[in-house]
Amino acid sequence: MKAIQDLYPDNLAHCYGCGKNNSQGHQLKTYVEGEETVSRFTPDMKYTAIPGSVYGGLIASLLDCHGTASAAAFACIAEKIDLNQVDLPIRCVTANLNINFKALTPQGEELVIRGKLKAIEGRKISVDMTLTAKGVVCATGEILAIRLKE
Ligand SMILES: CCCCCCCCCC(=O)SCCNC(=O)CCNC(=O)[C@H](O)C(C)(C)COP(=O)(O)OP(=O)(O)OC[C@H]1O[C@@H](n2cnc3c(N)ncnc32)[C@H](O)[C@@H]1OP(=O)(O)O
Repeated sequence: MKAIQDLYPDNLAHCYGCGKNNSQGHQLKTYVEGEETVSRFTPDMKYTAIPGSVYGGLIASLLDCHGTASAAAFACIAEKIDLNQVDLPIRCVTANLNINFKALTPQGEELVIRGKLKAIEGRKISVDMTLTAKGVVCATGEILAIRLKE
């Protein structure tokens, strides 16, 4: 299956965090795995906070884009929309993002971000997220994504 972000139409694929058409961005890729969503990302050394640890703003960016992609995917699944179709028909933006930084995130490691659907209430989609490095939870987050009107 393709990454969720690779299903965004070309004219909506310039997001700094995840747009496939933004050559200077992070180009985060998120996949559906069972009942969860998963992204993997290894930060460049320039994203340094305390030496040896990853800058929190980057972590927020990863959770932001993981969350909106997950929200769109969970909404599609709830409506039995095929995620293999060329363009994703549901678009979500972030209304609220809460992050708890639990531990310093080590540099030089692959970060794994997982999302679980919390709730869908009308156009509001809430997703719980964790970010781990070497199996250690370094951050947790909750996003409220809003489905854009047609
Ligand atoms: C598009 C596809 C490509 C996606 C690219 C990846 C995106 C990557 C993630 C991002 O960085 S997105 C950029 C950051 N986000 C924004 O710039 C969003 C700015 N805010 C808006 O555009 C609007 O406020 C928004 C679309 C979120 C909502 O406006 P609407 O007029 O469509 O909805 P409305 O205000 O009627 O709210 C709908 C529901 O959401 C609730 N809501 C809206 N904003 C909220 C908020 N901030 N906190 C809590 N609830 C909120 C609101 O109370 C209401 O609840 P109820 O349905 O129960 O009445």
